[in-house]
Amino acid sequence: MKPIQVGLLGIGTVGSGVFHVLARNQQEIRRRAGRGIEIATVADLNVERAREIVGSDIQVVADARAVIADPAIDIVVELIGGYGIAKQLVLEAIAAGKHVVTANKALLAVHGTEIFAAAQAKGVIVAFEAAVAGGIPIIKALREGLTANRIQWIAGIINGTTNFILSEMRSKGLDFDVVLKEAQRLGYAEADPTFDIEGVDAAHKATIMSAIAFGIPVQFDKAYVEGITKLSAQDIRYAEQLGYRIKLLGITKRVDKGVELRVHPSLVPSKRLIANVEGAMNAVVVQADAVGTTLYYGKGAGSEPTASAVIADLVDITRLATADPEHRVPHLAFQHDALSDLQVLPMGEVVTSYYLRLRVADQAGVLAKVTGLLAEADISIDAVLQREADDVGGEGSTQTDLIILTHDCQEARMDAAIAKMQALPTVLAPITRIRKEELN
Ligand SMILES: NC(=O)C1=CN([C@@H]2O[C@H](COP(=O)(O)OP(=O)(O)OC[C@H]3O[C@@H](n4cnc5c(N)ncnc54)[C@H](O)[C@@H]3O)[C@@H](O)[C@H]2O)C=CC1
Ligand SMILES: N[C@@H](CC=O)C(=O)O
Ligand code: NA
Repeated sequence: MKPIQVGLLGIGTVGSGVFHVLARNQQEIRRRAGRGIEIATVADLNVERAREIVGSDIQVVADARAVIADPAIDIVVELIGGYGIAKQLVLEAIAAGKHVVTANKALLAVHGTEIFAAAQAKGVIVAFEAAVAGGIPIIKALREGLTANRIQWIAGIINGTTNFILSEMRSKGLDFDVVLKEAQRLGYAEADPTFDIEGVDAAHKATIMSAIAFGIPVQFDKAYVEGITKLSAQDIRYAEQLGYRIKLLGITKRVDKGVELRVHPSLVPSKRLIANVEGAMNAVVVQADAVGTTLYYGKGAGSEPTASAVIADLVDITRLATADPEHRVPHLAFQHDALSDLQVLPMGEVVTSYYLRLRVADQAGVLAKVTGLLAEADISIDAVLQREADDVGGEGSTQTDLIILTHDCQEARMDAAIAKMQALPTVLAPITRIRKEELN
C-alpha cells in the first residue's frame, strides 16, 4: 500500500526530531503501522534551514497553506506553536478533511472545544500526545489504559523548564536566570519562556488532562495559575529541613462540588517518588478507583522525546484512518455528546494544606498571636519551626523566620487568616504561602 503522506508545518526543535526519528526507525515504524509513513512536504518560514535538515528529496515550501491545499497530503502535523497562525492552519486542515497531529498545548487548552467540534463534524482525527508531558504516553494512558476507572485526581510535574530550574537551584545553588538560559539553550523552554516560569504552560497541560480525566470541556480560563518566579532559595531550604521538596505541580481533582484545576508551587514529602523527579524530567501521578495509584515518568520536552509522541500519533492515525469514525477513540476520552458540565471550582473553595513563612520580630508573645489567629480561623497546625533570631542591627531589632505547616483548610479561610496575621505589627514582611500536597 502507498505510504500515508504527511505534511509537516514547522521544522524547529520538535519538527526536526520528527524528521530524524521517522527516517531512522522507518522500517520498525512501517511494521507497526502496517503501512509506510512518509513526509511529503515541509513548510517553514525559514526555508533554507528546513532544506538543510531534510535534504533535497523532500519538498520544502514557505507557505503552510500550500501543504494544506495539496490533495495528496493525508495528515497535517502542526509544530509551529502559539494560538495565532497555528489555529487558522489547524482549522483549515480539518476543513480540508485532513487528520491533524499537534504538540500545541496552548492551542488545545484555549481553543480545544472549537477544534474538536470541527474535527468531529468533519470525521477527522486531531491527535495530541506530544502536547502533554512530551514523550510520556500520558494521553494514551488516561484515554485508553485507564478507561475502566473513575479517576479521582492527577498531579504532575508537567513543565521541564521549571523542574530543571528548581532542581538546579536546590542542588547546585545556581541563580534562577542562569538556569533559565540553560533550559532555553537545551530547547526545553517555550518560545516565550514566561509561559514556563509563570505556570501557564503547565496549566495548558493540566487543562487538557482535566478534560480527559473527567469528561469535561477544556477550560483553561478557569484554571488557577501561579508560577515559580516568587519562590526563594530560602523556602526551598526550609522545606527540605521539614522533609519536603518544592515542585511546580499541575493538579486536577474531582471533589463533591466539581473539579479543581490548579498549577502552583507545592511542598511534596521528600519520600514520594515524584518529589525525586529532577532536571527536565516530567512525572504524572494518577489516582483512580480500580487501579489505585499509577505513575508515569519520562522526558516531557526536547526534540526526539517529543517527536516520539508525535510519531506515535502518526502511527495511530495510520492504523485508524480507515476505521468507521463512530468507533474511533474520542478526542477527550468520553463520547463527544457525553461530556459533563461539572464546574471547575474557584480557588477560594479548594481545600489543601499550607507552608507559611513569616518574618517576625523576635519578641515574647509573637508565636502565640500568630497561632491564636490560626486557631480563631479553625486552621489546625501540623508543625512549627522557628529559626534562631538574626540581629539586623539597632537596639531590640532581632528578627526571626517562623515557619508553620498546617493541616487541610479551605483557601478562602487561609486567605482571611493571612490577612489578619499580616496586619500584626510584629509581622515584618509579606507572608510567604506555599500549598502542600501529601499525594497519598
Ligand atoms: N520544544 C519542546 O520540547 C516541546 C514543544 N512542544 C510544542 O511543539 C510546538 C513546536 O515547538 P518547537 O519545535 O519547540 O518550536 P520551534 O520554535 O523550535 O519551531 C517552530 C518552527 O515553526 C516555524 N514557523 C513559525 N511560523 C511559521 C509559519 N507561519 N509557517 C511555517 N513555519 C513557521 C519556525 O520557523 C520554526 O522552525 C509548540 O507548540 C510547542 O509548545 C511540545 C512539547 C515539547
Ligand atoms: N516548555 C515545555 C516544553 C514541553 O512542553 C517544558 O519546559 O516542559
Ligand atoms: Na505525552
